[in-house]
Parts: sequence; C-alpha cells; structure tokens
Amino acid sequence: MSHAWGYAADNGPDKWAGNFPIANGPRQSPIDIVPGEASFDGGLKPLNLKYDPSNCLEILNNGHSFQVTFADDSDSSTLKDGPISGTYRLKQFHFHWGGSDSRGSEHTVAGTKYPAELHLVHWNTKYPSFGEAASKPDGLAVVGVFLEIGAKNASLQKVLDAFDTIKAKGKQTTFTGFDPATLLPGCLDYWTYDGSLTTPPLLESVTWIVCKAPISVSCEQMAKFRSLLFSAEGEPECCMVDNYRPPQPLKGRPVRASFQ
Ligand SMILES: NS(=O)(=O)c1ccc(NCc2ccco2)c([N+](=O)[O-])c1
Ligand SMILES: [Zn+2]
Repeated sequence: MSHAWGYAADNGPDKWAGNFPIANGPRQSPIDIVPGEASFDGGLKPLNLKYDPSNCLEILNNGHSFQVTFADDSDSSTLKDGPISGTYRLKQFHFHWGGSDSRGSEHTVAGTKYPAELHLVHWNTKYPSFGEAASKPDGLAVVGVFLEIGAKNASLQKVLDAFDTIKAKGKQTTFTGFDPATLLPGCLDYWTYDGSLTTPPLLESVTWIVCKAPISVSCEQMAKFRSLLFSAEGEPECCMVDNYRPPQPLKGRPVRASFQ
C-alpha cells in the first residue's frame, strides 16, 4: 500500500523525493524571496484579476488543506496580464498555515515566515483542462498572498464559518457566492518567478506571483484554521497544522519585482 504523502516526520517534505524525484528539480517551490536580490522589471504589467462570485461552488477538506473550488468551464473568473501571456482560469484557492503564529507560510521574505499563505490557482486556457495544464511549463499561475496577525478579516471569516461541516478529511459542502477578490490586498505589487506545485506531484508548471502586501488575520481566526483535521472521520484525530513546504533552492532562477 503506497504510503501517502503528508507533513509528518515519516511522510513530510523531506521524504517526498522518494515517490516524486522532481522534488530535487531545477524549479521547485516555494522559495525564500530576498527583496534586495529581486530585479525590478518595468515590463511587468499590473495583475488583471476578474472573478465572478457565481462561479464559487464548494468548500472541501482534502486532507492536506481546505480548498474552495470554482466552476472553470468559461472565462468568467480569470487572471490576465501581470507576468503571464493569455488567459488563465481560476480553479480553486486554498491556504497553508502553521501550528503557531511564528510559522505557516510557504514562501518567506528575507527569511521571515508569515502565519499563513493563500494560494489562488489558475490554469492556462491554451490547454484543454487543469490536468493538462498542470504538466506544462506555462500551464499554471498561482497568486500567493501572505496573512499577517492583525484585525479580524471579515471576508476570510465567511470562509471560516463553513469549517464546522468540513472538519475531517473528505468532507465537503456547498459554498456559493463568495468573491475571492475580497481576499486580495489593496496593493497588488508582486514578485514573480518560475516554480512548481508546492505539494506532490510537485510539477514544475507554475508561474508564481507573490504579493508583497499581506492581508490581515486575527489570532482567533488562526485558531479556527487549526481546528481542521488531517484525519478522516473514525480515524485518530490529527490537527491540520504546519501543512507547508519549506523554501527550496533557487538554483539560479531570477526573481523579478513589479515595483521599485
Ligand atoms: N500549493 S499549490 O498551489 O502549489 C498546489 C499544489 C497541488 C495542487 N494540486 C495537486 C495536483 C494533482 C495533479 C495536479 O495538481 C494544486 N491545485 O490543484 O490547485 C495547487
Ligand atoms: Zn498551495
């Protein structure tokens, strides 16, 4: 029986290369972003994000995180411009977080860890589906947003209020009418680099777009994230915390900044 991947000592990030050798590839994510080593690129366009709340379908505990899934059968929720060419459709968003406020983000900024990180995942419509796009070097674009401890985030609270019905792995429920744009920071300055999925299968198909500005989350809201379980109903309860991969070697990749 294959030993499923996870974030524990026996199946966590240091063990993933066994089943997924690309874990040691040339464009793995996340990375530590060092602002002083990023190069400003005046050719980078502002992000053009257009989301339709009616595309929001459901919320699911997938045993690694929770995700909010969108209908992606039309170009009604898209990412354009920024560092990418063409049109990328929103498929889902999810988070990574820590067991305490001192850790949890996947990307770090000059070594600084945030308590959580939001990922908005989009796929290139030059390919017929997410699954096809996920295996192409320009197939995916993920917008990363850091969460920092501060005021309660009213938009995030709408997502957290759905948690009671998806506590265990495999639970899902209808979740409609949510506008993911309300989770974005006011300033959309970003860093961008070529990387990968940060969980298995670790495919090197992601153009990463990491926002410089964080959004707020209260410490009570962080406690709500930590109330989810990695485990399914009927299994010994295992709190869903520290579901983040640490920074990976840059291996000579340029990191560009959309701002000076
Ligand atoms: N942390 S992330 O945004 O890089 C990330 C990682 C894995 C998967 N999915 C796993 C997967 C299986 C086949 C292809 O993809 C996704 N996603 O699907 O949005 C996102
Ligand atoms: Zn992610």
